[in-house]
Amino acid sequence: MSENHEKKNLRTPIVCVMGHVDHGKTTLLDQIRGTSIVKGEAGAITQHIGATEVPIDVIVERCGDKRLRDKFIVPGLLFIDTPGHHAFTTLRSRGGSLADLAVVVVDINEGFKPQTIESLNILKRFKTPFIVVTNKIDKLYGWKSNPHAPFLTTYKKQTPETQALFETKFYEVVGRLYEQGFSADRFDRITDFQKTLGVVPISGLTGEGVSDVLMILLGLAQRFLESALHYNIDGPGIGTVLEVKEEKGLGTTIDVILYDGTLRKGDTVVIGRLGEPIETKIRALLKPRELAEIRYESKFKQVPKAVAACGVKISAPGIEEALAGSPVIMATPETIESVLEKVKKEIADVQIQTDSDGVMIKADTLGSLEAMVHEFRKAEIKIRKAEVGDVSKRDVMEASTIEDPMHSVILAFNIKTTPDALELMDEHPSIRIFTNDVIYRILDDYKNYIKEREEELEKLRSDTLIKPGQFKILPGCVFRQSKPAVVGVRILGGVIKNNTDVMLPDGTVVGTVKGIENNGKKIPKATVGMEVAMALDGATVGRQIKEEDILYVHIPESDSKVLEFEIFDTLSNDEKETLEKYLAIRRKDKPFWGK
Ligand SMILES: Nc1nc2c(ncn2[C@@H]2O[C@H](COP(=O)(O)OP(=O)(O)OP(=O)(O)O)[C@@H](O)[C@H]2O)c(=O)[nH]1
Repeated sequence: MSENHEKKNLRTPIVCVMGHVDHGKTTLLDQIRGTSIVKGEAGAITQHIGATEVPIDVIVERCGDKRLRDKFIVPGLLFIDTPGHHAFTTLRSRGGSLADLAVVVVDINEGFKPQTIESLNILKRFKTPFIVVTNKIDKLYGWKSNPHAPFLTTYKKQTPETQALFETKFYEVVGRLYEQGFSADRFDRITDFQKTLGVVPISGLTGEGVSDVLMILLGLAQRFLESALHYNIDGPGIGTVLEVKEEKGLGTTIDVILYDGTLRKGDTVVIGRLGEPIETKIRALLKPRELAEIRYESKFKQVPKAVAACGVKISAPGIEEALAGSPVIMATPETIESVLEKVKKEIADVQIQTDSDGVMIKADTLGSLEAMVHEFRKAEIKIRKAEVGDVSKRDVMEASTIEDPMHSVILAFNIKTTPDALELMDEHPSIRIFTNDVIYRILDDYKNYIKEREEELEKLRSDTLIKPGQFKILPGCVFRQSKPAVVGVRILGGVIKNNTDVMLPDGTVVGTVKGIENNGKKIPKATVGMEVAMALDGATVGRQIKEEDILYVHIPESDSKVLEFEIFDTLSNDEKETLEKYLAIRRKDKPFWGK
C-alpha cells in the first residue's frame, strides 16, 4: 500500500460480476485472478474467503503504463468470487448494497437475456455505479485474437469486415441498454462516465479488453466512491454474511465480507438471524492457505485479525441459524445493547412489510427476499408473508388454510422444498409452488397462473351463477291459468333461464321457470328484448300473478355478492340495471342484504 492510500484510509472497493447464465462471469473472474497471478509481482494478488483482491500495482502493470500508478488513490479492487446478482443482493447493507461497483456481462453474440435485465434493474434500484462488458468478442466471425491486449489494440488489428460485424453486434447491445433507460457508449468514446454508461468489449477467454475493464473500474471508484470508501481502520469490524457453511473439523462457519474496521480473534460479534440476533465470540478467523501450503490438512489458516475490505471465514459457537445477507458487527460491553438493537431492527425491517392477505414469498437470503418483495410490490401483488428459508411443511400447511386460490401459493426463489413439505403437497393439490432462480420468471409464471385461474373461474361462474333478469307478463297473452301457468312475456333486462325461481317486486317468490318457447321451439334461455312463451310452475294467473306484472329472477344472496362485488364490471348494462333494481327490492327491509 502506498503512502497515498494510507493517508487517506481508503479501503478496497468491492466489485460484483453479474449477468445472464453462461455469458461468461466465471471466465472473466478466472481471467482476472489467473493473469494477475501470472503477470503480477510475487504474492501480489490475495485470495480471500469469497473474494479476490487485485492490488493497484498488478492492475497498473497489466495496463503497461507505470505512470498511472500515482494517479490512483484506491488500493486496488476486491472482486466477489461468487458471480451473479445473487451474490450482489446477498451483500446487502443498510439502505443499499455492499458492492461498491458492478460489472454486467453480456455475450455479444447473444445480446440481452432475462438475467441481463434483472441485473440492470437491481443496479438501478441500488444506484450502484457499474459498467457493461460485451463478452466473447473472440467468437465473432473472422476475429483474430491478441491475448491480453487492450481492446483498441486488438480492434485495430481486425479486418474491416470483422470490425463492421463487431460494430453491428455492439450497437445492438447499446440499443437495448437505451431501451432500459441507459445512455451508453463504448468506453473510449466517453468523456463523462457519470452521464454515459461505459461499455467495454472483451473476451474473458483470451483476456482481450480485460485491462480496460480494470482501469475503468478503478477510475469509477476514484471518481464516485471516494467518500464511501473512507473507513476507520481501528473501528469495530462491520460486515455482511455471504454464506453459512459447514466445514469439516470446524462445524458451522460463516463467510463474511468485512467492509469497515477490524475484527480480532476473541471479539464479541452480533449476527442477524430470524428473531433475536446471535451474540457470540469469535473462536477463529480463517483465511485460505497459499498454494505452497497445501501439505496442511485444512484449506484454511488462522489469522489474528482481519481488516476491511476483505473476505474472512469466522468460526464461532452458536452461529447455525445465521442468515446469509445479515449484518455482522463487533461489539464491546459498552456498545452491545445498541448493536443488538441495530441488528434486530435491520432484520425486522426486511421481514415486516407484509399485508393481511396475499401470497407467501420465500427466498434464500435477506437480500434476495428484499428484491423479490420489491418486484412483487411493483407488480401490485399483495404479500402475506416474506421469509428466508426452504419451503417447509409448515409453509404448505399454512397455504392450505388460505381459501383464495390466487393466494394459496408459495413463491420460492433459489431454495428447495423439504421432502415432508413435498409429501404434504400431495394431499393439497390446489396449492402451487412457483420456484426459479430468476425473479422475473417467478413473477411471470405467477401472473400467467392468475390469468388462467381467472378465466377458469369466470367460466365456472357464468355456468352456475344465477344472473339477474326481469320480464313483464304481456296483456292478452295468458295461454294457461296454472299447473303450470303459461304466459307470453317480454324480457326487460338480463337473462331468464329454465329452472330459476322468479319473484314479484314485493319480494314474494311465486314460481319456477319450467320451459321457454320461442316461435314454437323450446329454448334454454331468453335474453333482453325477446318475447317468448314461458311456463311458470307454482303460480296461478289471477291469484299470485296477473297480466302486466313485472317479475324478477330470484338471486340467492351468495350469488348476488359475486355479481355485485366481483364481476359487476363484466355485466352488460341491462344486467347491471336489473341487478340494481333487484338489490333495491331486497334491501328495502334488510339494508345489509348481500353485503
Ligand atoms: N469463446 C469464448 N467463450 C467464452 C468466453 N467467456 C466464457 N466463455 C465460455 O462460455 C461458457 C460459459 O462461461 P462461464 O464463465 O461459465 O459463464 P457464467 O456466466 O459464469 O455462467 P454461470 O455461472 O452458469 O452463470 C464456458 O464454456 C466458457 O468457456 C469468451 O470470452 N470467449
